[in-house]
Amino acid sequence: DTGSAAAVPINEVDIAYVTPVTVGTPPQTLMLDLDTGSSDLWVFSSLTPSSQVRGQEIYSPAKSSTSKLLSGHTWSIRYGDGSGSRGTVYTDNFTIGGLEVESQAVQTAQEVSSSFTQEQSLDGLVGLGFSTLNTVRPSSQLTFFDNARPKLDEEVFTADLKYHATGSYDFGFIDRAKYTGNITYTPVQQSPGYWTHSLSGYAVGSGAFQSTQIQGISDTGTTLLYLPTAIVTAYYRQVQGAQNSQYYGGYVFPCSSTLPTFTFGIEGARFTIPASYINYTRISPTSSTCYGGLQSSSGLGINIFGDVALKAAFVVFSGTNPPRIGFGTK
Ligand SMILES: Cc1nn(C)c(C)c1CC(=O)Nc1ccccn1
Repeated sequence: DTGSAAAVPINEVDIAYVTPVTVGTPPQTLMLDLDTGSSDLWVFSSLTPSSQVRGQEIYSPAKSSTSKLLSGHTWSIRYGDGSGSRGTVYTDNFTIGGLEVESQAVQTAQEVSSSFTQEQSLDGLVGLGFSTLNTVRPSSQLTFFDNARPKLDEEVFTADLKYHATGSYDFGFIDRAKYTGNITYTPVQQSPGYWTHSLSGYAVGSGAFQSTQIQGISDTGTTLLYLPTAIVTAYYRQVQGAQNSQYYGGYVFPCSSTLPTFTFGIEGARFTIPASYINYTRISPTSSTCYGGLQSSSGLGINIFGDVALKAAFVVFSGTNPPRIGFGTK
């Protein structure tokens, strides 16, 4: 089997992408954020206090003839940006892009943090990290990908995220129409459960490529690209008026500044992020100061290859043994 679904940016700066999924019988449609940086599938639900729901679609297990309470099981997740949620667990039929998993663990939120409440177009997350990261207790649950694996034509899923446009996620096949040339693969270290791999180096604008191993996680659920301070300062040194603002919590610059491109390496291949992707957003609607899509990872404890980087490539997440990740030019 295979599946294919849209990845729709939820606002005009691609802060996150959501994908239509269906849960239960009859199908309830929700828009969920497919997140390779976590492994919990959780949804706004009929158990979420109405004070914490602001426009999101909710999953009501009581309205599904195929829902089953996973008795005595709970979950609680905290993301690196401080957001989080917790609740109880049902199993139910779950479909993405025509690919169905019966009795998928669907984690129903009983509490969500304010940043999720404020994101009205995001009804929850589908964790596509390794199932070892799942927070359901006393027994941890499998991700949609791990449940779907046995029925997939090929043990892969792919991400084709786009700048200010709708892209796609495919399951079980690699669509040759979505990239040119070959996919370049690199090994994944699946501990502690992220899609952890290395970049082979980087270049700022037309500068010389710096060959240096940079380990991090490819994370579709994180908006920006977080790299070591030395690389980030070298980048913003090329930007007139750029500064690392304590106030805004990162590098800002005049929106009128000319930004260089940023190139990253995967083994011998090179992928260039256009300057427009790094001119991320105005710090407020009327401001002429802009916030960068490339920020320092110091303080995160990990480098994160988020959407700003991933949308510059066609990315293959391969669940083979050993797992690997591939990047193709698009
Ligand atoms: C580790 C980390 N530190 N900081 C500043 C960020 C943004 C992260 C990554 C992160 O939190 N990603 C996330 C958030 C919510 C849902 C899914 N993924």
